[in-house]
Amino acid sequence: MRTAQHPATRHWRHALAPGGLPLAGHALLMGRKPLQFLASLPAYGDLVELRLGPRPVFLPCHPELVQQVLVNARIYDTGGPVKEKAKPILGNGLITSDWADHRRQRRLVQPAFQAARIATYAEVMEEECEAESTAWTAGRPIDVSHEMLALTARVTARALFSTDMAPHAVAEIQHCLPIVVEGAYRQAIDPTGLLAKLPLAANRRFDDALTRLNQLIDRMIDDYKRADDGDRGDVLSALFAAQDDETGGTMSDQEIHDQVMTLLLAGIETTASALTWAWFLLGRNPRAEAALHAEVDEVLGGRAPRYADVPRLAYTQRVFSEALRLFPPAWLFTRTTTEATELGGRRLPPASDVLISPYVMHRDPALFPDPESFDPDRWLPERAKDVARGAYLPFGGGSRKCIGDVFGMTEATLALAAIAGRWRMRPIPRTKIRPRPQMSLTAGPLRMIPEPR
Ligand code: HEM
Repeated sequence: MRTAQHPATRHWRHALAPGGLPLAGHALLMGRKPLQFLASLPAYGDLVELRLGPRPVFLPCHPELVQQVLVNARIYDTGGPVKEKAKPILGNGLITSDWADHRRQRRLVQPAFQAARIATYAEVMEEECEAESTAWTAGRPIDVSHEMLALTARVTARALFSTDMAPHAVAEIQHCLPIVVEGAYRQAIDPTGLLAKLPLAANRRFDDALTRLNQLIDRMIDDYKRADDGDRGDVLSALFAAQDDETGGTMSDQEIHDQVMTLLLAGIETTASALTWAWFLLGRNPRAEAALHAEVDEVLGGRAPRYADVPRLAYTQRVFSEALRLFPPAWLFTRTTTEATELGGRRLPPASDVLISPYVMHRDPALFPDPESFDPDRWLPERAKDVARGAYLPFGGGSRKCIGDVFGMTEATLALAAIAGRWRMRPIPRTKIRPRPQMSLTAGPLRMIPEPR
């Protein structure tokens, strides 16, 4: 395992990724097999340079360098072509804002994710997890991906908007979100920027779904303002109530709109993908599945899980943490340098793109022994303490760390416990799924058979 050493005295290994082509660089490898390609790179160096077309981009493969990038958010800001393409969709919210404005925005949005509010959102999670786990028919195959996405869409929509318009919002979000997520990814990886402008059916579907989501958010904002009934306990109320401690400022309707769109895009598919992977992994690991069933039976004794049970569902949480390690939904994100700087002894000019890949770090054998194996107990406190800072980053790190981490962990723990309390999820023999590195690292359709326990 890698040991800590002062960064200034360390001899960092730099490398150019192998396999580059004269004009395209590594763009084809990244396009075809990004996971395999990226995961092969730590073997070459602590900081690996690759070329996407003529552009050099840098991939830190050592946890200390990853940590350095994440905690220096002023120098390693969000930026680059991916951010520019995300702006027409997300506006200027937490994900797209630059460093200075991000700090103000984070102060304003953070109160919506305080522990007391999570406890309120958890009531929605309890209800929806119970509804999900009672809706299936014994022996009838389900598409786990579809079910988990429907569940997290319902939870997030109701946590955001707790009005009687929520069922309508849920239906709209379920319909529009997958189309928007898919289209946003297609645009993000299109190096020409022309794809979005072509008169394709897929583009029309995307534009229509994005317009509908925008209209839905506007209606929810209008409804909240018209009703004027104070704190409803939902995220929207918290955003309207938020006041900046430093400046006394509040958010405009447009800013609230952009934050809501950001939360919808960041919070639903991520949690659903990781839950789907968790069921897939449990289906292939009977010992872990048995340990999950044993914990759920002991803690819940046959009843539905409640928020207060979450701390005692420790194995359930470890299962989810391990699914996040093997299949981190945010498998790749980017930063762009705002000024000339040095990373691992290498000079980076201003506007250099840096890739951060939780997938690469999580599968490095130098950081996680036997990295391909599903071993929830590697997250037992006495073993987890050996994991280096910057090695495990399913929620990112530094000032841009996921604002919904506790929300997502709570939701996933309740979902796993509610379902595992009732069902054994039987894999269908010879079902093969491959991770699809898109906006999230999704599993695609995953058919499993719920059997009563
Ligand atoms: C298991 C589920 C989730 C995973 C794996 C995940 C992962 C991440 C990661 C890696 C980042 C940092 C990206 C970066 O540094 O560029 C992030 C940011 C963010 N996430 Fe999550 N997320 C999850 C669930 C959620 C949920 C449930 C919500 C909201 C309800 C949410 C909202 C956000 C927002 C708003 C940001 C931007 C934060 C900022 O820049 O201040 N996420 N997420």
